[in-house]
Amino acid sequence: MEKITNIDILELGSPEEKSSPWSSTILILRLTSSNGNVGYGEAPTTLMTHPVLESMKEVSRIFQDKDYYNIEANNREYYKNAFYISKSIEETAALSAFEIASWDLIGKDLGTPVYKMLGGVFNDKIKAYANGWYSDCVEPEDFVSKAKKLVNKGYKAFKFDPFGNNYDKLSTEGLKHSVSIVSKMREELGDDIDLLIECHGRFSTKYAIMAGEALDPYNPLFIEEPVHPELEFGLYDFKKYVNTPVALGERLLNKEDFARFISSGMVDIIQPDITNSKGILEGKKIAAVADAFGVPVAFHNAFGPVQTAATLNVDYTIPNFLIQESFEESWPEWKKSLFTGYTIENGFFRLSGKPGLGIEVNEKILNESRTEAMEPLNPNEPPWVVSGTFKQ
Ligand SMILES: O=C(O)C(=O)C[C@H](O)[C@H](O)CO
Ligand SMILES: [Mg+2]
Repeated sequence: MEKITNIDILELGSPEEKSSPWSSTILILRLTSSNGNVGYGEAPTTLMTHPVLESMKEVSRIFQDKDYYNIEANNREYYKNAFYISKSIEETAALSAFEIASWDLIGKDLGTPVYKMLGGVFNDKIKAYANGWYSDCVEPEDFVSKAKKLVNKGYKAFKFDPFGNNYDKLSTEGLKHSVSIVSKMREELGDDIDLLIECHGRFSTKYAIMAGEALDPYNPLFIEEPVHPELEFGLYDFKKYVNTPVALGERLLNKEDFARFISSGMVDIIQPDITNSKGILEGKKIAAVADAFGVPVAFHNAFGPVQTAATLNVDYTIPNFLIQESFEESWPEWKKSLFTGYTIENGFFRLSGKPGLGIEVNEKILNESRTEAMEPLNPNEPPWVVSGTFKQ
């Protein structure tokens, strides 16, 4: 039996760099096996880097010396001890990192990529959509000029939040301005480019409906988190008035959460986050629940390269794959050079096919990027926006 002999929790980042605050730090987990192999996992941040890091220390107490092949048993062991995990994203995020790193170790032991252990290749060209590309964009022309640069690099889908600093409510001016941005994007980029509208769960229901109705004519691929996450019933009203498919899921923590939203018809496209919802195998199960209802999957992916690699390994294997989020174009240099192993070319992801997650770490960059800082808290904009956009 192989077991986990060494556990390293590494906080990386450059909080001083101008990147979207929530992704200015990442948490990398490094597990070392009794046979000397090393597996990597990742846990998300967003103004919770240190709480997640502390939760990872708790998970270490369960996983130390465990047989990492026992994915289900090890996850259940932590679940049984973590009394609040069903409502605690810090705990699910911490556990996700260990589950992902376990799969990396198993693949490296067996000399096979993770996706080959999850059902093999169903999709080997993974269509990406760009997010994070619109920092400092306020006027329609700002969005169009930045998007056109990525169209020239082959991207065919763009997610963006056109709502400035509107929150809870949407002013008449705010509605007009967001429509001007989306209409300009549609006019300038044409009908073959997918526009994905991000609301960041910022609206109360009535205002979300106003936004959704006004943007329907521009045929978005989906509208994401239109209402505050607690306003689940508001989604029923929203869907009565808005045709654009509703997407959500980055803040759901397990397959049961997704089963509730899907079976009640509150969502049209799900966006689970492998690092928020207990890892790779749970991600595969969540996709299966969605598949049972004909609901497509567009995994949320807003943090670092280990998350991207883990997510791609699930994307490869699911029949109901829709599209994959990518922040790679807006990453700071340290994050881009941290790992190699997957490519994103001409708007499509492709894995290396190497064992485990298929990535190799640049130890030099890893060591140079160590930090103990918390993400910056900017009094002028919340940490979840793309920097420089929370303006009117
Ligand atoms: O990528 C997305 O869909 C986002 O909503 C970006 C968020 O700011 C990020 O996920 C916050 O953790
Ligand atoms: Mg989002």
